[in-house]
Amino acid sequence: MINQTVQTLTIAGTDSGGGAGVMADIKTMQERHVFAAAVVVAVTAQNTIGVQDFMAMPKKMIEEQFASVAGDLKIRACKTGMLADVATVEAVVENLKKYDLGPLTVDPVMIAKGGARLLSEDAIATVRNELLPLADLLTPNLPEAEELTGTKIETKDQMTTAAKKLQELGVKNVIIKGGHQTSSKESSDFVLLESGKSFWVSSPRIDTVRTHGTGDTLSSCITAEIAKGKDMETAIRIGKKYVQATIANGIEVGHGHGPLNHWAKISDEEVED
Ligand SMILES: Nc1ncnc2c1ncn2[C@@H]1O[C@H](COP(=O)(O)OP(=O)(O)OP(=O)(O)O)[C@@H](O)[C@H]1O
Ligand SMILES: Cc1ncc(CO)c(N)n1
Repeated sequence: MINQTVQTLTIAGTDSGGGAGVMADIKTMQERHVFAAAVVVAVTAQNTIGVQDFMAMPKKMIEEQFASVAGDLKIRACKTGMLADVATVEAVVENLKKYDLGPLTVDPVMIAKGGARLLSEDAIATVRNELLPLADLLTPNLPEAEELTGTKIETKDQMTTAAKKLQELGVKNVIIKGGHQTSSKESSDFVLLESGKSFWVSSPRIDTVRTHGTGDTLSSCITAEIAKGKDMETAIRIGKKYVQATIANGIEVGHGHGPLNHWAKISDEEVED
């Protein structure tokens, strides 16, 4: 009876300030009642004010963490976050191909809220060409979708066109997050599923600076729900509802872009079209 508990994995960078990256992922997965494991591919010296420094893990250490996790746990779904540079993306791709870690969510983290680069510019092509074809779900924000498609995205129509372009790059399902569209009263994300079905998930935009780790929280909540066996659409709807609750029920930590309230509760039954 080993490995019966639903287990998930985050492959990402740490945030010493506790609000984003591996820390946000684990808090989210824990709150969504799945077991969370972590392959740490980078360490950041970071807080709510910004990213002061970061260092990518050596390839050998990344490989060893994957081997340790895969050699013992039964991972039902996994996600990637900050991947730092070309060598790190390549190491992650190699290991994702080597082990069965369940459906993969790729959060193509590029730039932190304070402006620090978390993925080197030359690694964007590696993500696009090598990682995206492995993804069951891709969760870019607007600037990330722009980088990956090479197009400007300012309107809702441009979001739908970009989602199609991203699917053409090999990802099965896409959610383009509209969190950066600050002029809009709603925070609306566009979803394009493998089946061709598309829809918007929207919630009232909350006027707050406490939005550190929103993307990590959304993608790790969706990953947790997929691990539990939820279909992609339901998992995405729960993710959107959870991230909204974590922003709406703010906590007071730090002096800058504060972290979310991962204790926030939602009722899964309320998730509907
Ligand atoms: N102020 C806000 N009010 C309500 N929802 C928001 C707000 N900001 C972001 N969201 C939602 O949070 C989720 C993450 O979107 P966002 O575009 O902020 O991701 P991100 O830039 O990758 O985040 P981060 O880099 O901080 O992890 C989306 O569902 C988005 O609609
Ligand atoms: C380590 C890390 N991953 C992701 C993000 C983006 O939220 C961040 N700020 N830091």
